[in-house]
Amino acid sequence: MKITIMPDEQKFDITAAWRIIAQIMQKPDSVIGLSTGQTTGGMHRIVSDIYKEYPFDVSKVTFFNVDELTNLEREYSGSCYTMIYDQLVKHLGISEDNFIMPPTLSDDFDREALIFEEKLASRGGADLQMLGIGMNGHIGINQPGTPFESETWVSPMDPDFEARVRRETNVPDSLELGGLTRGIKNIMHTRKIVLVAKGAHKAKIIGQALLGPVTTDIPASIIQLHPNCEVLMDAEAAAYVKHMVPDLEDIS
Ligand SMILES: N[C@@H]1[C@@H](O)[C@H](O)[C@@H](COP(=O)(O)O)O[C@@H]1O
Repeated sequence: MKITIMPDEQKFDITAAWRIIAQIMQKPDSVIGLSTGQTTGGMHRIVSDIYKEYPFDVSKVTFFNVDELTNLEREYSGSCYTMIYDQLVKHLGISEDNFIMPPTLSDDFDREALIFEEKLASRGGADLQMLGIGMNGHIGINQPGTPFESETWVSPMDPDFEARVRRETNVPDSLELGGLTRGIKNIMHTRKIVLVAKGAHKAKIIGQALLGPVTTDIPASIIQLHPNCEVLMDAEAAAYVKHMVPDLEDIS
């Protein structure tokens, strides 16, 4: 595992943005998984800005998001589709065909999960996953306790995250929200994972995920077993890891 620590948020965002751009330049028909949230918005906007200034070939790249909320209109500002579209996809002029997302509304999400996976497989599978981490160690929407063999499914949501979504979108409590997420097994089958974390509030959980045991109690801990994984943090998020491993350079 490669560990990269950037001194501040701006350098973190730029470095993460370049992980996406470099992937496209090295393999123009890459299939790239993104994550929504506070951590990733900045990097998406930087990719868009760089593209505007110095356009590169994005005609063959496919983007998808690791998860999507269910039972919301796709046009809600909080849906993953809308966030990724507004932050990145529309600025790069990615065609509808090359932006693969499960629907937010369906009467059969098991079938939608299969269709989503089949579409990714038909493009050769995911090359890169830019992966966030939740405060309880979740990846995608896979909560603590999710089996490592889980495959793309509708997961219950972390209560804090669900409360945030409801606040931001005014979804009434009567409407059951869920999260369609790539399973941990699917995420682990991605050729390269870049786990991103920024801010002091992520320091403890990222430390537990990287230095503690590999356990379903902390879903992100599974990335310790991925053969091609980088953890990219800002200095604040890295504080606990640095405290535990002062001469940290590279954890393998
Ligand atoms: N479904 C998303 C995840 O994909 C994301 O990784 C996580 C972290 O979000 P943030 O960066 O806002 O902390 O939030 C949500 O749960």
